[in-house]
Amino acid sequence: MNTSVGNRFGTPFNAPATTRPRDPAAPAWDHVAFEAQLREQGKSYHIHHPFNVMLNTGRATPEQIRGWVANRFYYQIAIPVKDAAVLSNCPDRAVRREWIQRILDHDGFEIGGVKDEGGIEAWIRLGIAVGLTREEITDLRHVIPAVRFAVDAYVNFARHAPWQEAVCSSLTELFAPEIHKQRLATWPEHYGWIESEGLQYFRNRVSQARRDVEQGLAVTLGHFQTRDQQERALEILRFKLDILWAMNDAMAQRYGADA
Ligand SMILES: O=C(O)c1cc(C(=O)O)c2c(n1)C(=O)C(=O)c1cc(C(=O)O)[nH]c1-2
Repeated sequence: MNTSVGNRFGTPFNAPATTRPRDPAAPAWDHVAFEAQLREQGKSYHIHHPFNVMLNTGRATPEQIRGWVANRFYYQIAIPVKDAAVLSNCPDRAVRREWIQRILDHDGFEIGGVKDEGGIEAWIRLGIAVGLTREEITDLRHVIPAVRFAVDAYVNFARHAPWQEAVCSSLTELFAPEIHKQRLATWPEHYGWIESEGLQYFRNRVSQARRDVEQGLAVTLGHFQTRDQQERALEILRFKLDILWAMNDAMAQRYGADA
């Protein structure tokens, strides 16, 4: 795999993909060690960002919570577009059969009398529960430019990178059940003014993210085989972690963070 030309966003400019030296003779990690390396990146997850820490320890004002929900909505609507990009680049029918579930999870569906409103609608309900109107969420008026750029970088990466790399970039979900559980554990205690029903999105995601991770990990462990490729996978995961971190930086700058 040639990672010396092209940056980590999959666009063709001649910057090195990484500044970290790589040892070409280093042996590949076995799956257990490689997965451990991927999980190790969780130390940079946005669960540790001061803005998130503020939100999940009860120190956020209603305005800060509303700002977060309104901005994260842009991520929520980008996810199924990103997943459609993965599908469009993937020639493997077996993978597509599973991956398509992610689009249904977020967009919802009505098939043969079975109906699911989907994650985007659940997120709007969260927004309404925290005091936003449906219109001000969906017209994106609160979305900060830097949040938009960060999220767009994720979608663009999925459009232009090999589909296995896009799959790898979804692996921040390894760490997502913990952050959803954290919200479910702390928000009712600290923010009693938010109706419990508004938190349904987080309840749904705990199991959905676990299932996503199983699939994403299987593809990643199978595809990135040499040590060089495995290092590339770590780089992709760090790129995605940076996207989430940058979103939080932008929100902290706009709404303030007390930590
Ligand atoms: O609330 C969060 O902190 C958080 C983080 C992430 C993530 O780690 O990318 C996702 C989600 N939530 C989420 O709800 C979700 O559906 C989701 C899909 C993906 C992805 O990359 O395909 N990440 C995430």
